[in-house]
Amino acid sequence: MGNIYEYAKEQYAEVGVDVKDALEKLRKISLSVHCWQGDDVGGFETPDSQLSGGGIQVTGNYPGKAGNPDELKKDLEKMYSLLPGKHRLNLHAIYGDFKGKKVDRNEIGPEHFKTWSDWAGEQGIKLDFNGTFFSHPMADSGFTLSSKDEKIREFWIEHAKRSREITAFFGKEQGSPSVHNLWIPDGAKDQVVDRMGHRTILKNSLDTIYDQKLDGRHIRDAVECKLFGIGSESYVVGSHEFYMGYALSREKLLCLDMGHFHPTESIADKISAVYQYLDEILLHVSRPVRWDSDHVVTLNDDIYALMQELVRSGKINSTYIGLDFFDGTLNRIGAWAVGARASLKGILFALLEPYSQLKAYEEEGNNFGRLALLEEMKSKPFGIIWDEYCREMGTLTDREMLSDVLSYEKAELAERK
Ligand SMILES: C[C@H](O)[C@H](O)[C@@H](O)C(=O)CO
Ligand SMILES: [Mn+2]
Repeated sequence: MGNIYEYAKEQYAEVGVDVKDALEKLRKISLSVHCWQGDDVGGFETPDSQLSGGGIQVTGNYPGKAGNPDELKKDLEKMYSLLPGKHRLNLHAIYGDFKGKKVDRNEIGPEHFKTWSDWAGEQGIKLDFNGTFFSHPMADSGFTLSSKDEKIREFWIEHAKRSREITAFFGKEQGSPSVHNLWIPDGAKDQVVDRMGHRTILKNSLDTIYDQKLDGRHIRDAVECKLFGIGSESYVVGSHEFYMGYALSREKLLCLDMGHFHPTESIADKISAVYQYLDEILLHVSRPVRWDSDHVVTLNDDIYALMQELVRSGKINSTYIGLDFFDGTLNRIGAWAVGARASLKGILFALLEPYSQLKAYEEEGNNFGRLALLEEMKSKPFGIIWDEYCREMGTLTDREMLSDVLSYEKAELAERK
């Protein structure tokens, strides 16, 4: 390997790129890996909890999904062992350790997440959190925080407040901020005439939630917009304009999910726009296929563009990079590993770009030089650098990972009902 790696490094050095420096930068980047790929967004409120309601959907029934916190932790440990670097965990409120008791969403507290926090401390993993505003009878009308029914609204406001308290608890325990992301499914299949009414109610509900001041050393608040969902095709209350305005006026993080815009719209181009006004943002790295389908992330053009934009803009370190995909049709640990590794590869590819040279060509008006160098970079020996990085970080190469995941399936997942 030594010689091939040396050759690869020289290939990059020839265009002014220092591979060691790029790997050093990559080592410091943590993805916030979502827990919900492990069980198709079911959660542990009841033994048979399943994702339901509008705005979000999962397909597939591949055997071996995690059915309780212990199984999920085991799968997470396996998945983290396949990722080079140290990464965070993003939990949802439905994943509490409820110990077989019925705990409704307006009753959850840090006590239900203590075993997660202890486990994360042992593993050296930092936690992020999300309130869960779906898969619940109180969300059946299609409206939660923007509902005109005061009882429904109050229920979800209480849930959000408690979710933020759990987030702050994580932040305190881990000694650095935990990100609380808020996504609600609110919207409607068909035309809504009082669009203004629901948005005004949502704004007021959010203001009530964030009125509760929590220590900024422990929590960061993010709000996630969406264009449309299955079952909310005609109207989504928390649209891009709504949350962009909210984040700007209330100093919140804006969460940009790759699947939450028009299919031809890329969030890569939004980075340099929103960073003119915001200090930090949250991303949900996903792969929409024709709709917000949350396919497993692969190293496709959208990922190249997004990561290039983060690196080129100098904002890679102020951006919380969360993952958000869930596919129940394949080995779930493999899905996690492929998606997270593809995201890291995208970042590495961007870090290996001769940006100053490209920028110089651009400023000189040498558009041919810019185009030719961008094309040249696509066939540099990137895979050799990636493999070496995996080895240096004590994990497996892509080739080795495949059989390792299948062995875990045989040894562990096949035993599950
Ligand atoms: C489970 C997540 O909270 C959810 O995917 C949300 O982030 C989203 O993107 C809904 O479409
Ligand atoms: Mn999302």
